[in-house]
This record gives sequence, structure tokens and C-alpha cells, in this order.
Amino acid sequence: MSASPRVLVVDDEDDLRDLLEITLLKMGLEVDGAGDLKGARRLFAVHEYDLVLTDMRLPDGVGLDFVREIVASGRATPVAVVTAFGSAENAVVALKAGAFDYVTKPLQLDQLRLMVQSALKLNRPDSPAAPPEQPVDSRLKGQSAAMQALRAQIARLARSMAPIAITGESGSGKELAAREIHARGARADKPFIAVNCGAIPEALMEAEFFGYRKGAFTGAADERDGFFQAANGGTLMLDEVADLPLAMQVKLLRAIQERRVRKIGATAEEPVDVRIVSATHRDLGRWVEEGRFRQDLFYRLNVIELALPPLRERLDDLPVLTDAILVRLSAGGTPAVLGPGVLDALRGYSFPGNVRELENVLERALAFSNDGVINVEDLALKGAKLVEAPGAAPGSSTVPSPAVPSPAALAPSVPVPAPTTLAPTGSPQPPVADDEMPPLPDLSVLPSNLPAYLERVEREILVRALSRTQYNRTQAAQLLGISFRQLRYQMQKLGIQEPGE
Ligand SMILES: Nc1ncnc2c1ncn2[C@@H]1O[C@H](COP(=O)(O)OP(=O)(O)OP(=O)(O)O)[C@@H](O)[C@H]1O
Repeated sequence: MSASPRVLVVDDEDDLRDLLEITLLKMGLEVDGAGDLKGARRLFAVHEYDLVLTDMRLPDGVGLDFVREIVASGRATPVAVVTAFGSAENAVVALKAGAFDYVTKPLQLDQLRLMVQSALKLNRPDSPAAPPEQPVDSRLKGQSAAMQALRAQIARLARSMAPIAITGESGSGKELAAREIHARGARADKPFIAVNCGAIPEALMEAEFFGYRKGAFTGAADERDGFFQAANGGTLMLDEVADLPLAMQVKLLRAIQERRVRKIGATAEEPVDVRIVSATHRDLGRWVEEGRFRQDLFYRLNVIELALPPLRERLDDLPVLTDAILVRLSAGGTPAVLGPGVLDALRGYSFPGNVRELENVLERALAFSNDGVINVEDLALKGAKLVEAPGAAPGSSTVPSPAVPSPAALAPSVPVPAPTTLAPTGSPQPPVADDEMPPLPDLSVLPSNLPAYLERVEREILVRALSRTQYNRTQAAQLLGISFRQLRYQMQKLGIQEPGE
């Protein structure tokens, strides 16, 4: 192999091929040229290339076929295509076929150089995008077939510039997947900017995305970059992309297609080199049919779709996920462990909020738990159908515990109340007979807002217990039959403070 990176340029227009070759030579690269597919195939068969750059229309065939052949060869050579200006279709088709990137004619030399630099980084041994010799540790935890396939897909996609549309329910890991794509690519050392498109007021959108010049409008006291400039060289994640207003969709499409943006108040456009990853929990295809999202932008963003499975479809990942979450929650200390039946209880829950909900459930359970062991009753799963705890459950973080069977385990089909209700019991308590309970408040008038009403009742009970014990929390918790941690958690949640605190 030669010392300098070697590039194959395939183009039948002599002028364009010369321009490409001269530009690449000036970048210190070794360049071979071919005017047709036949010549290109011959060269590709005998040389190891660091990049192939091919025109789409060639005298003896289409560049797209060459892209497919290179991808099918299994060699890790990145291939980019040269497409005519305005033929977005060609670029998208080539990216779908596995092209690493594209440049448009008439050539913008600055864009060409950026593209070549990114391509050359891909196979450098020190690059995160280089095919790893050992399996790498991923942030996306899980050993289910779905997660393994997802990680493999991400490793492939990370090596290209193709826009990726990530779909998946809320909390299923879309942002994490986008970060992983960025971190595994040639752009890992450049910024990753995630933008929640639903959180920006419409009037500020253009300024936020493209930036503005000083004095461009009242209040523009200084020049400011937008998200595109901030993400330059890296990745821009458009989260909740369905929330983009239609007017902004047009502007965004232009910026993505032309890879140039103009700050508000500026006369000239500036080139931006940004990989776009979008995400939504909505069915964007349906939104296009309903006229709520532009077809052309959808087509541009949706070059490659990455679908994240909901947690309930990969419950086998629960042990790995809970372990990882408990390690994170321990903040360097000893991680809590799961008591008997906890994994089974989690398996019986549908997790509408996916991994984020699992994180929240464990964090809350940890606050309720004693001695670093999370028991089934600490979980307080909303409306969950919990299975009976069959002794110690499998999983590395499970320890046998002599804990009293939880109410959930004793009454499998009864929903366990969430902590906003009155009754979660954190520490093992003997079952309370009904006649030990105070009478119910007068419910002849039903509350019109149940959660708010329950919160009020809960606050009243806690404050009374605390004042009866002169704010001795341990005694107040005992009085109410809950654990100290549970009391502390509820006080924090309801904003109850000791007088003078
Ligand atoms: N496979 C996974 N392994 C480890 N943690 C995960 C995994 N999937 C999601 N998480 C964690 O779950 C939480 C939610 O993930 P993330 O924010 O990526 O979801 P999202 O789909 O983007 O959510 P939303 O639609 O609400 O924006 C994060 O804390 C993330 O770290």
C-alpha cells in the first residue's frame, strides 16, 4: 500500500476529472483516474483505495452499479458519488445503496475537500469509525437479538453521511442511538448538537438554526451562530422533527440540500458540513399523507430509517439494563441489588415510557429501599399486572432476601399504587387490618381532579405526622408505616420543608 492515501476518480468528462484530480493531488493524495466503468473496475481490482469518487452517468453504465459492487465486495472502501445539481433523488438513491456521501455539480471545492477529509478518516486505525478488532462497549445496552442487530446497523451507518431518521416510542433510546452514531463515526471529535424542534418558539426558529448578524433585528446586539454552525463538522440531531412548522421545513430542506446556510441579516451564505439525524415518536409517513409534513423534506431526512424497539418487546434486556442503571445510580458507590421477584415483576410490566421509565422506576425504588436491596413493593409500578414472586429471580443483581412478601406479590392482579397515591409501603410492615385505618374523608362530593386531591390529602397527612413528632422524620415515618427514605422522597416531591429550613 502507498504511503499517501489513494483515491480512484471515475468520470467521463475530462475537464471535471482533471479538476477533481488536481484538487486531490493538492491535498497530498495519490490519484488514479478512469473514464468509464470498465477502467474503474480494472483499477479497483488491483489497488487498495482509501476513497472512490464516481460520477453517476458513465458511457458504459451507471455509477450506482459501481457503488453497489464496491459495497458488495466487503472491502471497507468508502465510495462517494458526483451528482448533478438539483438531482436530490440520485443522491438519496446512492446513499441508500451504501455510498458514504455525495458531492454536487458544479463542484464546490470547499465541500469536496471536507467530504474527502471525512472519508479518509474512516479507515484510520485511530478513528472511532474504523472497523473494531474487538467488540466495542456500546451505550445502548441489551443482549436481545433486536439490540444486537441495532448495534450492528449503527456501526455500519456511523461510517456514512446518509441522513438517518430514528423512530421509536418515547424513552426508547432515540437520542442515545443518535449519540452512538456520532461517537462511532469519523466526526466523533466534532460537536454533537441535539435540538428539540418542539421547544423553539416559531418566531425564533430561523435565528436559532442559522444564526444572525449584529443588528439584523431589534435585540440582535451581537453576531450569533445557529445550530448549523455550532454542529459544523459534526452531527445535528433534529429531535421531535414532526414539530417543525411548515415554513421552517422549507428553509431546513434548502440548508440540508445545499449544505449552506445564511445568517439572518447576512448577504452571503456559508458552507456547513453537518450530518443530519432526525428523530420522532410520530408516524411521519402519515403526517406527510395528511399534509402536515413536507414530502420533500421527509424524503431527504428519511434516507435510512433506524427503528428502536419498545422495551416491552425486548424484556430479555431487563437484567442488563437494570444492572447498568443501578451502577449509574450508585454514582461510584456500591450499586443496589434487586430482591427476589423484582425482575419478574418488571417483566410483567408494559413500560409505556420504555427505558426512561425503567430508570425512573428504579430511581424511585432506590429511594424507598432499605439496605441497598430493591424489593417488589419499592417498585410501585403504575397499574402494573405483577406476577407472583417465585423466590429468587434470575439475574446478576438479584440477591436472596428474607423480605416479607410484598402486597403486590400476595395480590398479583391488584395494581400497585404509584407514590402519588396514599398507600405505598416502603419497608416490610405487617399487613394492616382495615379497622386500624382512619375513616375515609367525606366523599359525597367527588374530586374533579383526583391526582391533585390525593396530593393534597397526602400532604396534609405528612405535615400532621411531622408536626406531631416535632419534625422527627424517623418517628413520622414509623407513625405512618413507611420507610424513612420513602418519607424523605415524598417530602421532596411535595415540597414539604421543616419550618425554618
Ligand atoms: N438501550 C439502552 N441502554 C441503556 N440506556 C438506555 C437505552 N435506551 C435508552 N436508555 C436511557 O433511557 C433514557 C431515555 O433515552 P433517550 O432520551 O435516548 O430516549 P428518546 O427515545 O430520545 O426519548 P424521547 O422520545 O422522550 O425524546 C436515557 O437516559 C437513556 O440513557
